[in-house]
Amino acid sequence: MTGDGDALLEVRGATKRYGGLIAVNDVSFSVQRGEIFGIAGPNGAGKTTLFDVVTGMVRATSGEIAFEGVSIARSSVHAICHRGITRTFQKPSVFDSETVMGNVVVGAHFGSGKPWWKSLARDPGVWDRSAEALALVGLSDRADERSGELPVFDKKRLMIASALASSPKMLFLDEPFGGLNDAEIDALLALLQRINREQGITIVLIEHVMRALMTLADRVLIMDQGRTLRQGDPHTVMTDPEVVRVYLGSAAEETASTAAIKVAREEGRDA
Ligand SMILES: Nc1ncnc2c1ncn2[C@@H]1O[C@H](COP(=O)(O)OP(=O)(O)OP(=O)(O)O)[C@@H](O)[C@H]1O
Repeated sequence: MTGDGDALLEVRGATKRYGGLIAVNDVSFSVQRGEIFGIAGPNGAGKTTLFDVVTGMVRATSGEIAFEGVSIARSSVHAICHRGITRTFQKPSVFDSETVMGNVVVGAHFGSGKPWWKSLARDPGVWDRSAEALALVGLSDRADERSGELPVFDKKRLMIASALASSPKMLFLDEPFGGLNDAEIDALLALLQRINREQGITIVLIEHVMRALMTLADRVLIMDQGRTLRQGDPHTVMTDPEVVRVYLGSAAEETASTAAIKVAREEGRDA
């Protein structure tokens, strides 16, 4: 595939049809190693379907997807995970009856690329990676608790720990900030920045929480009705009149500019 030679992930003309509906329509983007890439857009725009296509959960109707220069468009979820792409889901999805540590061990095993009896019995790395991932997200002291009893924020952190335990190069996060309060949003912002900067993990996230998107993303892609509406620098894109009209609505225009101004102030520059 021709295109951006330095890209970790390159998606060209990704299209997913469900019967007559085109959920993802000719979407192209690339993500550089070490980048945080945000995806936003109104409900039903095709964001999660785009995640499903890239992570191998559904097969693209057409288009090309390359990770580290190798086509993954027809690879299985397992194969894509073993190459280094892991994801979390919009709804906190953990094995409720399993312990917190048990959930992370499943993630670590999934990323090991070995049969479960080999990775669990003979690979001490599985346990080490699980403990490290739990420590990173701040859940070490809850390792023996039943996952189903965790509050939403802890379930979300657990999903991230499970994903990290597979030693990904690239993490796909589907609305990680949804349903969190302000303090939890701050804590998750700090955690994702650490994962990106200290662990060197490239992040792609779908996000509706504007403050989180504007703080984290190096670049954003805005989708509408399956298509790319705009793509580029978050401050420019999120204050684009067409994006405001289609996605944010006039009531939210102020919120977007306020968030842009706040982030710009924190960074010591003009919005
Ligand atoms: N398995 C499926 N079968 C048929 N249609 C589907 C399927 N999955 C998604 N769609 C449709 O594809 C379109 C895009 O859905 P998708 O969930 O990707 O949007 P989204 O941008 O993630 O929305 P939200 O922000 O609400 O999560 C919607 O019209 C949806 O109903």
